[in-house]
Amino acid sequence: MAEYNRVSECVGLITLRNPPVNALSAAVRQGIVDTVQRALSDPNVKSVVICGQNGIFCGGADIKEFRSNMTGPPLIPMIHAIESANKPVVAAIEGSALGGGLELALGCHYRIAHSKARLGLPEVSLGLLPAAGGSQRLPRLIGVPAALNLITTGRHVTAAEALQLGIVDQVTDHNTVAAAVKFALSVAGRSLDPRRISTHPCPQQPDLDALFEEVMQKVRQSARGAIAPIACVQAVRAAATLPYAQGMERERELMATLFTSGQARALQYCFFAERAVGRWRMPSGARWDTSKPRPVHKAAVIGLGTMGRGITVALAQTGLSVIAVETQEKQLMEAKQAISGMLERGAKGRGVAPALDGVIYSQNIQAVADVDLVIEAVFEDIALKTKVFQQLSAVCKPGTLLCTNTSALDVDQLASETPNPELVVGMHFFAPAHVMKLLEVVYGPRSSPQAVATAMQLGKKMGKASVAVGNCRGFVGNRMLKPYIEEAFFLLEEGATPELVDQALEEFGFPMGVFRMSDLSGLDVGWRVRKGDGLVEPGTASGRSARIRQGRRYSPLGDLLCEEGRFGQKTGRGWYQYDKPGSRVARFDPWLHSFLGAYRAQHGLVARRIDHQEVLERCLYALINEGFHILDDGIAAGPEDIDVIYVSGYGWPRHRGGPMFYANMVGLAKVLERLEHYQQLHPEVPHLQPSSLLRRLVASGSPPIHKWGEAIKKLHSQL
Ligand SMILES: CCCCCCCCCCCCC/C=C/C(=O)SCCNC(=O)CCNC(=O)[C@H](O)C(C)(C)COP(=O)(O)OP(=O)(O)OC[C@H]1O[C@@H](n2cnc3c(N)ncnc32)[C@H](O)[C@@H]1OP(=O)(O)O
Repeated sequence: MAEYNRVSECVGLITLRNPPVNALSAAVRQGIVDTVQRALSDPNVKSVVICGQNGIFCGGADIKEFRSNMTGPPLIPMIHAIESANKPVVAAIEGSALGGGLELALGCHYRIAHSKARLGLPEVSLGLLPAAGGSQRLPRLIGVPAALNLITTGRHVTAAEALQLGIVDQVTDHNTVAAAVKFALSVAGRSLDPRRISTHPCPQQPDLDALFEEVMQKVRQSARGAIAPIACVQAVRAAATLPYAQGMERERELMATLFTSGQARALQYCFFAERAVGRWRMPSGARWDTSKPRPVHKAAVIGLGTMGRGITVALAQTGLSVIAVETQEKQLMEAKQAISGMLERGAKGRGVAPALDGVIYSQNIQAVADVDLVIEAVFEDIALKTKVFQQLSAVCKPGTLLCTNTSALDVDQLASETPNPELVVGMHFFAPAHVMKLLEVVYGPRSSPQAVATAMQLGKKMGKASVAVGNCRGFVGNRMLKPYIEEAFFLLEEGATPELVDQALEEFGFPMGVFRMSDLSGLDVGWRVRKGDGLVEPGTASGRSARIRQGRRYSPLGDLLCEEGRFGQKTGRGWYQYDKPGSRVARFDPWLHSFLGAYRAQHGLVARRIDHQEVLERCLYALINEGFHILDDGIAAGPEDIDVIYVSGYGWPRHRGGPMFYANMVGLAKVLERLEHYQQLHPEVPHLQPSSLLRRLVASGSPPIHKWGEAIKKLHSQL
């Protein structure tokens, strides 16, 4: 897995061979150990170059090996042997040098990178730290502040930034290996002492304590309970304050804690889950690898409200030409200005030219006649959307894919109103659409695999975590959110406060608890939906019967707040109060607390003490339970789909892996037992009734999450 050749007579060229990313598997490590030894013992070899095959240096340690007993030569002595070699070793970096890949390069005496290469120590995003000496060498090479930034965020830097920071010695636009070989020849015979990073002291840094205190505080705040970023700071502190050998010892100790942690398992699960959702499959048997997407060169967006504007920006930023349609002239002008502003800001951030010319604005739907794909983003009204779809069917060239950005309406119903239902899919974006990572691609029974493949590919092009899901009320994300929000309302009725519920959820790792989130997105959104469902009853009826609607427990608390004009941040009042409409800082509101007291008195409810554990169990297990229903119904193909949706679109803390992974970690039997417990206490709440899939999985011995797919198939075939 590492090939050895002698080139230019006296350069030993070592090529890592482990597709697709030349990860440092046991075989690759063994290959490096053997070939380095061979090069060093060959008297004809004056210097050595290490590169990777297929235009990528190395994607780091093999993450798949972390969950098994690791065999083969360990990384640290392997890198140390390279650093202490008596012949210069040059890393030729193309593509990526990440994690252990960059640590290997830092062990080399020189680093030459291609201008398109990207480098980084992303271990923190896998719940780890750069524990092959990276946390000790990088600060010695580029200084403590820059190393802290790279190691605690895991961000990848371009070759140009790497050169500026001093991580690489040279950047080339040409053949990197050839440049590295030439360079290796030029430095043969030079003293290597100054090039051995581990022997350097860290560059002097004034006020080291204050710097670490400040960074630690920042990291704690943004980590939301994740432990790896904190360990990363501690490791860099060891580099800055201890001799190398002791620093390495500290790096090892910190890694030992992280390596076996649940958080590392969760984060590594997320890494693979994000890739697994790209291998989508539909209940019909259609799959990602047998369905060819159509090429999309030109797209259109219909309706330029908040969502339509964001979608236009996201499409234009991928380099597509976009026709943006809005029938009202004033709104079209406003949208044009807003979209141009978003494109300019986005381009500035990425250091590229804004794609302003990529968008053509029109008031006339006829303008979309020759596009390959349309995304409709008009107001959430089935009659209006149906009309737009009928117009589009008449206007567009044959084969144009028609996508709806609905978050709640029935994609099948819309499809049935068009002559070609196989060309219709949902593309459920999240606001702001050009920023949020998540995209639910919603297929109905008649959507063609090609339509799904095209929408999935477009989502990927836009940089979205795209997940294919079946059509049902709320799709996956919002369907699971409903019981979560309802439980939070019930907890308020029983004695909790918005502050208590939010604190429990934020300590769990959500960026915002359910009530702060609801204030941000607007209480009127859910009110409108509940009204549409016939659940909202005006008046002051009291007692238990007033809180049973359509045969199940119902809390009118949200409706009552809306009746008071409290729509959240936008009105300056909601579950909290704000300094003025539009302000973001949520403050305790005495009005709300006396309102809750009066409400409980009116309904004969006696407030009891509710603790964080109950908040978490009732809100999260109700949500998870709905996830099991979704799997049982075949709406999501596997737990990874649900988890990616929750981590990338709903603020579920990544270091907890997603709701289904969390259930797996807690133990399915425990989740079942707690749901049964709460269901007995609240028999009128159907979403606490454990899903039959959860019961069946527990009965079949609670298989680990990677075996659920198999278990579900087996359980379904037994039905
Ligand atoms: C008891 C206590 C003991 C304690 C001590 C134990 C010590 C043991 C450890 C020693 C120290 C280790 C220190 C080093 C750690 C690391 O290096 S961790 C890994 C760090 N690297 C990364 O995080 C990079 C991850 N990969 C990427 O970011 C991207 O894949 C890429 C390299 C930028 C390429 O992107 P792209 O071209 O878009 O391809 P992808 O689709 O993402 O990937 C293609 C397939 O490759 C798989 N893959 C990628 N990287 C790895 C990897 N590092 N290991 C294994 N597999 C990898 C990826 O999953 C894709 O495959 P599929 O999932 O099958 O699609």
